[in-house]
Amino acid sequence: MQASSANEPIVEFRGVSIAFDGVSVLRDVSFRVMHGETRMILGPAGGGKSVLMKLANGLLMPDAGEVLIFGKSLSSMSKNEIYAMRARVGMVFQESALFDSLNVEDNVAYRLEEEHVPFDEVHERVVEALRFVELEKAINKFPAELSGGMRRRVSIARAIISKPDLILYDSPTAGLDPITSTTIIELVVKQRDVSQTTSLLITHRLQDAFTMATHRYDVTSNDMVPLPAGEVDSSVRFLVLHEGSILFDGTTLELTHSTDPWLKAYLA
Ligand SMILES: Nc1ncnc2c1ncn2[C@@H]1O[C@H](COP(=O)(O)OP(=O)(O)OP(=O)(O)O)[C@@H](O)[C@H]1O
Repeated sequence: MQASSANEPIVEFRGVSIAFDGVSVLRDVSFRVMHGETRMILGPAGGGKSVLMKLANGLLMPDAGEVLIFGKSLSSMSKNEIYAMRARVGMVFQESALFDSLNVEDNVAYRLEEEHVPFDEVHERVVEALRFVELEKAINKFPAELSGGMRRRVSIARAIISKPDLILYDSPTAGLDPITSTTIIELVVKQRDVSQTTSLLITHRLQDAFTMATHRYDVTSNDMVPLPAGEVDSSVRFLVLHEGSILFDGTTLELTHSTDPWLKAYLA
C-alpha cells in the first residue's frame, strides 16, 4: 500500500451513512483527521461513536459514502490491502480485549508474532512497550491477575508495539475510577507527545478530553504537566456526534466558545 503524502488526511470520512436493520446509526458523516492530530470523539451513548471507529479500520463498511485511510478508500481495497492497512493501525478496544489464556508478554507480542518478527527482537520490543506503560514487572502475569487499569495499560502497549501510524482508542477510560482514568490519559498524552502519532479517541468523560487539550508530557519529570494558563495543545481537535450526525467539528477553543444551546448544555 502506498504511503499517504504529508498534507493528505490520515483519516477521511466522505458522506458516510450506515444503518442496522433499517435503523440509521450514522448519517452523512464527513470529517478529516490530519497527520499528527489527536481527534477527540464525544457525544451521548448510542450516538454511533464505536461504529465510526469500526468503520475507520474496516471492521464495518458504510452503506453510503467513503472511508479513506492513509489516502486510500477502504471500499477499493482487497482483503490483503485491508490487512496491510490494519498493520499500520493500533487499536485500544473498549474493554481492553486481552486474550485470557495468554500472559502479558504474549498478549503484547501478538501482532509481532503474526508478522514473524524474530523471537529475541519480539522480547526486546515487548519489554520496551511495557516500560513505556510502566508495567515491565507484570510481564509474566495473566489478564485475570491484573486490575482494570493495568489491563488497559497492556492494551496500550499492544497497540503501540508495532509503532503504528494511527491509533484508535475506543473509550480507553470506560469503567475505570477517576484516578486510574487520569493515569491512562497521562499515558495517551505521553504517547502523543513522544511519537506525535495521529489518533482518534472516544471518551465519555469530558474531563479526559480537556485534560488532553490542556496538558503535555514532560520528559524530565516523566509526568504530565499543565500547559500555561489559557494555552491549549494545537494537535487536539474535537468531533461531537449526536444521534448519528456531526454536531461539532473544530478546535478546543471553538468548542468551549460555541453558542449552540445543545452543545452548551452537553458541556455544562
Ligand atoms: N453490529 C451492530 N448491529 C446492530 N446494531 C448495532 C451494531 N453496532 C452498533 N449498533 C447500534 O448502533 C448504535 C450506535 O452504537 P455505538 O456503539 O456506535 O454507540 P456509541 O456512541 O459508541 O455508544 P456508547 O457511548 O454507549 O459506547 C446503537 O444503537 C447500537 O445498538
